Amino acid sequence: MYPVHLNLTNKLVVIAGGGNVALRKIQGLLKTEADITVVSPDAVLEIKQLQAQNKLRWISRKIEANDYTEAFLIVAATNDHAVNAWIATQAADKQLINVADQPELGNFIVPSLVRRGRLVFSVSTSGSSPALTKKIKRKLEETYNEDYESYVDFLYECRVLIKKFYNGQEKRNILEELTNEQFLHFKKFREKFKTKLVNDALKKHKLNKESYPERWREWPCETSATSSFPKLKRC
Ligand SMILES: C[C@@]1(CC(=O)O)c2cc3[nH]c(cc4nc(cc5[nH]c(cc(n2)[C@H]1CCC(=O)O)[C@@](C)(CC(=O)O)[C@@H]5CCC(=O)O)C(CC(=O)O)=C4CCC(=O)O)c(CCC(=O)O)c3CC(=O)O
Ligand SMILES: NC(=O)C1=CN([C@@H]2O[C@H](COP(=O)(O)OP(=O)(O)OC[C@H]3O[C@@H](n4cnc5c(N)ncnc54)[C@H](O)[C@@H]3O)[C@@H](O)[C@H]2O)C=CC1
Repeated sequence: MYPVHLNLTNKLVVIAGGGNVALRKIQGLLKTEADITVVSPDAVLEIKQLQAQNKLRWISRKIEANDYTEAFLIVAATNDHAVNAWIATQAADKQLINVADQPELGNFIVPSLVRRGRLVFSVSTSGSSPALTKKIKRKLEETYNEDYESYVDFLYECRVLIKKFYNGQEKRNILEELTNEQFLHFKKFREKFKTKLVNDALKKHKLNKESYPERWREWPCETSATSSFPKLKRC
């Protein structure tokens, strides 16, 4: 298995089946910008509500092969094992297909996800125990709280600057320092660090604040560009 994070923006996704398993896959897919079609004679209330909210298209009948010829990704989640197996035989080699009850007939399986903004944990037991997968997910949710969301955003913003204005050992040192847990817990350290990065970049490249890209201008800049990075002890 080769884990990847797919960008499904505007991609056609077809789900056969409208039960709770289909619903769970749909809930994951709704976090993307995929174009979702559900084909199933019946569907659980939540799927009907999503259709009413225009979040997906529900076609109320049995699945047919031409429902998914154009699909980028297919989920076979009916309660009929023969139908799920047949869907897999009709899919083209280049299509992504998940078979919920017979994973070996498809070409991908769905992991359990913990999202903290840009930080994403993807858990799988390669089909051995979805129950264990769920348990590990709960542990990760407890260990990595919501603070990680803004922390990883901060890391991203710093990284954009660092990649542009620093290199070599200095660059590596700064990137390493950013993983210090005090940045996770204390937001004031983040602001100080960003300020220092901006000021040093301005100085280094002889730029003034006005010639700086718009989105960096709002960062608080110290008047003195000579102050050093906040000194932090390693955790
Ligand atoms: C192979 C895979 C294919 C795929 O679906 O992609 C698959 C297959 C099967 N699941 C079955 C059962 C259960 N699945 C869950 C839950 C989840 N299953 C998910 C993924 C996967 N399930 C893929 C492998 C993931 C991995 O590698 O670990 C999760 C992670 C993601 C999601 O579905 O969105 C989601 C966690 C949601 C969360 O994050 O909370 C629970 C628990 C519950 O429902 O509470 C049970 C009952 C307990 C148990 O059986 O362990 C059965 C037997 C069906 C039957 O008995 O009829 C099969 C078929 C088989 O094993 O052959
Ligand atoms: N991968 C996973 O995470 C899990 C997979 N499963 C498997 O997933 C499958 C679905 O489970 P549930 O959602 O609980 O079943 P369910 O019985 O609640 O729903 C099945 C749905 O399939 C639809 N359906 C039946 N025949 C169809 C056809 N020919 N074309 C289109 N739709 C059709 C039904 O109308 C219904 O909406 C089962 O095979 C089950 O063994 C079960 C638990 C977890």
